[in-house]
Amino acid sequence: MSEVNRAQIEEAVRLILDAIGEDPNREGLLDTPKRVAKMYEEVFSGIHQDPEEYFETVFGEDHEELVLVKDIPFFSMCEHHLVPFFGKAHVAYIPRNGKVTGLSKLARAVETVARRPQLQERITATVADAILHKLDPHGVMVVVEAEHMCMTMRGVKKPGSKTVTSAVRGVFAEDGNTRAEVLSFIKG
Ligand SMILES: Nc1nc2c(ncn2[C@@H]2O[C@H](COP(=O)(O)OP(=O)(O)OP(=O)(O)O)[C@@H](O)[C@H]2O)c(=O)[nH]1
Ligand SMILES: [Zn+2]
Repeated sequence: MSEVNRAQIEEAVRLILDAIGEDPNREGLLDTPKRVAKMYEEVFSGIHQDPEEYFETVFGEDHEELVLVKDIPFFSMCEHHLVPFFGKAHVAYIPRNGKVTGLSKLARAVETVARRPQLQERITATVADAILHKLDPHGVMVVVEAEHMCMTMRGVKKPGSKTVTSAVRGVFAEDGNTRAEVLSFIKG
């Protein structure tokens, strides 16, 4: 069940439209509060979801080598301005004790965590820690690159600038060569 109060969002959007000097009752804006409420329900659907649940899916596969899913597209909303930031996430881990998860689960975790009012750093760390906690791998590394609309369409106005964040755990934190291997695959 959705935890989003659509009626409350609709009321708030009507207030905002009024506050910016618009007429919420003009034809083009009549359904806007409803549309925004529906959109918020979708883009914030990750608030009450736990990314760790995806990693209940494990295959007892004896693979203790690198697994990397790269170029996972994501869209999120910056918690400071509630405007989008979006880009790609790259998720790598080295399984331990046969705990190999489904590849799609790595992308699902990114999507769930992105669908909240967010900071890029928090998306990066939350995905890494969910994997670390549930799969207990030799290591996990998450790299996120994104463009923030709050830095492009307003404020400092630097279109094209990209923010890169990483979270490294376990062997990736300890060993520069292992980290470099992942970075070369991400670039390649
Ligand atoms: N660390 C971090 N900062 C972010 C993220 N998204 C947006 N920001 C920054 O949050 C900051 C908010 O700064 P404030 O000074 O409180 O707000 P502001 O006056 O709107 O700031 P400007 O964007 O500089 O105009 C800005 O520097 C944004 O670039 C993010 O994911 N991570
Ligand atoms: Zn912002």
